[in-house]
Amino acid sequence: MIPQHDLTGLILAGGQGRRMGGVDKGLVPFAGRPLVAHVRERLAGRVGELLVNANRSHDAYAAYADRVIEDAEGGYQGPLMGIYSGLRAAHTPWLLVVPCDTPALPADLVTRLVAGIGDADIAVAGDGERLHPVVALIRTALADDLAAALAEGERKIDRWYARHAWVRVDFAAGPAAFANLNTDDEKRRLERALAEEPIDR
Ligand SMILES: Nc1nc2c(ncn2[C@@H]2O[C@H](COP(=O)(O)OP(=O)(O)OP(=O)(O)O)[C@@H](O)[C@H]2O)c(=O)[nH]1
Repeated sequence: MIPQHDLTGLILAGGQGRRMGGVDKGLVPFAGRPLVAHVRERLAGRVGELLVNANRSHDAYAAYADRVIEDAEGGYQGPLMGIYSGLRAAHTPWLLVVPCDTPALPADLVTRLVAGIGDADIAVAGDGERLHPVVALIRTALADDLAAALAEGERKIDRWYARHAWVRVDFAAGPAAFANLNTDDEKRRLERALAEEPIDR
């Protein structure tokens, strides 16, 4: 079992938020609080250190993190670059990655990923149907391997996972728990749905 002090949490908030008009998605208010605050709640107290990966608004994100880290290489190269930056920045053997735009993540997220990793190097969350590559527990010793993959031009998260011993961990909470918000419309719809049926904190 991976103890809490061997685990670093990483909230990916380094995107451009183009489908929301270029806003910093993690700071967009959702049900009265920034999206990043909801996601943070799933990790706080369950990891040794909590990192937010952001490429702007560092001061605002600092309120939600022990440390804010930038992408190791600029130019908005995608979430795999954010994951790499987290693997490099972490001082622990394990990194647990989540995106900033999934406010309804399962309450047992950390526990179940840790319980499900077994002898693998990567555990990826599934909702019973789809896999969610941006929700994963990853061994930080893979940082050099990911550096090499990025240098070769790899940018697809699941293709990089497939090179390693990885397992899928399905969550009973189902697809709604992994709903990620890309547009204002999606945000409003999920706010309404959660107001009618609150999630278990
Ligand atoms: N570090 C880092 N994270 C990224 C990058 N692009 C996307 N992400 C993160 O990956 C996750 C999923 O990305 P998207 O849903 O496409 O978010 P986005 O890029 O902000 O939004 P769009 O511009 O509308 O695609 C989010 O948590 C983003 O913050 C990037 O270039 N660097």
